[in-house]
Amino acid sequence: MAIIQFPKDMKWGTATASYQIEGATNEGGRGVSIWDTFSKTPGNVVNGDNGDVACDSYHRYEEDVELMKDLGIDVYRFSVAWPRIFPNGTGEVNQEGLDYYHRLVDKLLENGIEPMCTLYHWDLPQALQDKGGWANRETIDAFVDYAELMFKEFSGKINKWLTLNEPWCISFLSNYIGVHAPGNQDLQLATQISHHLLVTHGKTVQKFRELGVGGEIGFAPNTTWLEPYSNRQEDIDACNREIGWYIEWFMDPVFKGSYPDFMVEWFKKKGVELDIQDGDMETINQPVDFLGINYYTGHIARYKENEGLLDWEMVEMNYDRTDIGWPIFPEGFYNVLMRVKDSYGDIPIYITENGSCYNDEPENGSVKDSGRINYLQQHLTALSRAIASGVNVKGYITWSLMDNFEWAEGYTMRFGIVHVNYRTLERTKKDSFYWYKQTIANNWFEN
Ligand SMILES: CCOCCOc1ccc(-c2cn(C[C@@H]3NC[C@@H](O)[C@H]3O)nn2)cc1
Repeated sequence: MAIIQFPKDMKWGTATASYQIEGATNEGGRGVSIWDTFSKTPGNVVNGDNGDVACDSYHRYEEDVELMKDLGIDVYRFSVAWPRIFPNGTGEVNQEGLDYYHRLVDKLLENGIEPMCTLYHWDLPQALQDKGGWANRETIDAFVDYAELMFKEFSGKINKWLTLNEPWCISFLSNYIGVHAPGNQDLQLATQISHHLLVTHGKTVQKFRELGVGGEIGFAPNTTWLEPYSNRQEDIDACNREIGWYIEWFMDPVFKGSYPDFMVEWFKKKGVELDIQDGDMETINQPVDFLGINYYTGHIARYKENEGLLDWEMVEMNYDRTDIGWPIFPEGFYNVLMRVKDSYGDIPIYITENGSCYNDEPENGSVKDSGRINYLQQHLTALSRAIASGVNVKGYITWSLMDNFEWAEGYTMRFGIVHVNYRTLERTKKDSFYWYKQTIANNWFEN
């Protein structure tokens, strides 16, 4: 057994997102989002699930903050539903929407919990999608106007901001693979959207600096790791293409001011022509105060000609998998963090999402989710190794506080350390809640 110890100033937290937990989609003046539309289109979400009720956190946020208080977290990462603030994406501001987030933030602050606000976690106002959504450059300025309002409105209350959650999911998963809203399957469209998202991020950071409202700002790319099946260069290159698609495609423009050449060339071979306007790359390349890293899983992979977009295939190595089928691959977490450190230097990092899907149900009032505890132990051990290797990690925020709407999987996949009964909305602390609470209190755990 070993004691895994964390730095004395380590911050611990939990994460959620508006569409996944709030419910009340027709209340408080909220406008329609693309996930309302997508989830209510037959075939898009398992069991036809949608976010109309979800965890009902719009009404139960005080109970949720009590759970966080009991947990002893330092920071709570949540997202704001843009359609609650601008029901039509632009124009008239919905005061009821602002009021809801003031209630939530005030409750957090009263309980000594720091709010970390994600401005965009996928619930684009449908009215903007009707005008092209992220494919339309006008959406960039609409977002900056929304962000400006939020910066001014919550100045002094919120001091940690994230512009975008998982731009790879917003662009490629949602517009090329097509399993998330709005469900396009067009590589050119998706790649151009990824560029518009990066310009959006840069313009928002510029606005944040210009306003001088105080606090810090970053963004939260999702990451993955592919370990080459052999030391053949073709296997190494194939793995680097997939990693590059998640990491370098989004982090190089922000930290280096240019796209990775090897990915630009690959996309060009696939017929993609990016429309980059004068000044775009300089706009994207704004210094950020911290980087969010989301990590869940990785694979062993090898080159396979004409396989998928990037010519690789997964090699089945009989890894244990979580209930959503993702391999448990903590070494990938370490490797991602070392890759980021080696590529981008000493940028302060918050792990803004890391967690696992286990669908254990309550029995006699408790939920024995030993799989989730094991996942947390393995990944926090990998995180501790990365910190010992010099990665500048400031905090760890687990996904998720509670079971919630897991996008195309609906309510069938549970990522929470708190169980939610979707019929009664009763919350039940899982064994992992108590394990995480003790780890936070100690700032160490025994592996
Ligand atoms: C047919 C091919 O299908 C490919 C599916 O490909 C993916 C990739 C990645 C994901 C994914 C889901 N999550 C968890 C969320 N992160 C943000 C938060 O809202 C969590 O709910 N992270 N990545 C899903 C699907």
